[in-house]
Amino acid sequence: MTLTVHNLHVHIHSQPVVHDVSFEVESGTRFGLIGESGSGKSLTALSLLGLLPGEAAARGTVHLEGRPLLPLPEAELARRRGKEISMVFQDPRTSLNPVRRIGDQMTETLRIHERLSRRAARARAVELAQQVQLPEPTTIIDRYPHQLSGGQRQRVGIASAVAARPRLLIADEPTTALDATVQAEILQLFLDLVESSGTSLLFITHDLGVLAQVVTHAAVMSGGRIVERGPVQDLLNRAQHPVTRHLVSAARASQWSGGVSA
Ligand SMILES: Nc1ncnc2c1ncn2[C@@H]1O[C@H](COP(=O)(O)OP(=O)(O)OP(=O)(O)O)[C@@H](O)[C@H]1O
Repeated sequence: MTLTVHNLHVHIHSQPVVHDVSFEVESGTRFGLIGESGSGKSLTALSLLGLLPGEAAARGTVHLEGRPLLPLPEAELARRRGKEISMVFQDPRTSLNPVRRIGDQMTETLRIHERLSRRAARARAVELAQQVQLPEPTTIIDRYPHQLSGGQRQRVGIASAVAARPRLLIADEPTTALDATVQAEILQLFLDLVESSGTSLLFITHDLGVLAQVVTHAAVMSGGRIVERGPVQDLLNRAQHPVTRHLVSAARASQWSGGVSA
C-alpha cells in the first residue's frame, strides 16, 4: 500500500515543530526517516496514525493507497489503525500494558477487527508467539510483560503490530532500547516479517548504521524539516548536508566501537 505524505505541518501549542514534510513510501517498499533527537521524526509518524498528543495539531494531506488518512475523523482512523496501518514503538515497557497478559495484548486488534472468540484468539496468540520466535509459545502468552526480557517484550510489541496483517507498518526506533546483540536479532526478525508479508515499512531511527540494514531509501530530518533524501547507500557514501555527514560519522564511530555496522 502506497503512503503519500504531502506538506505535513505539526504545531505544538501553536509553535511549529514539523515544517512542510513530504515523502512517499511505495507499496511493498521500505523507507526510512532519520535524524537526531528532537528533529521531528516521532511527531511525523504519530500524525500519520492520528496519535499526536493533545497539545499538538497536524495539517497537510496523508493518503494510504489513495484514501485519506489526514484529515480524517478519529472514529474512521481508529477503524483503519491496526488493520491497514500499525506501529511498533521504541520502548515496550511503556507501550505494553503491565497488567494484561501478553497473549491478550498481541490479539487485541484481531478481537476488535475480526471479532475472534477467546478460544480462537488464544490459538492465534500462540501462532503469533511462534512467528516472532518467543520461547514456549503455548505458555508464554499467559505471562505479564515484567516476566519477559527486553528483547522478548519487543517481540510482543512486533507481534501486536503485525497481528492484523497491516499493509503499512511504522517502526519508531524499535531497537534503540535493546542491547547490540538483541538489536541485531530483532532487526532480522523485522526484515523477515516485512519481506514475507509484503508489508510496506516506514522505519524511524537516529542510527544510519541500523537504517542501512533495513531500508532502501530515506529522508534526513533536522529541525522539523527534511534536509536531504535519497537511496540510503548514497546518504552513506555521498552525504551532502552537514546533518547527514554527522549521522554518517556517528554510524562509522559506532561500527568501530562494536555497534551495528553501517
Ligand atoms: N508533547 C510535546 N510537548 C512539547 N514539545 C514536544 C512534545 N513532543 C515533542 N515535542 C518537541 O517537538 C520536537 C520534535 O519532537 P519529536 O519527538 O518528533 O523528535 P524525534 O526526532 O522523534 O526525537 P526522538 O528521537 O528523541 O524521539 C522536539 O523539539 C520536541 O521537544
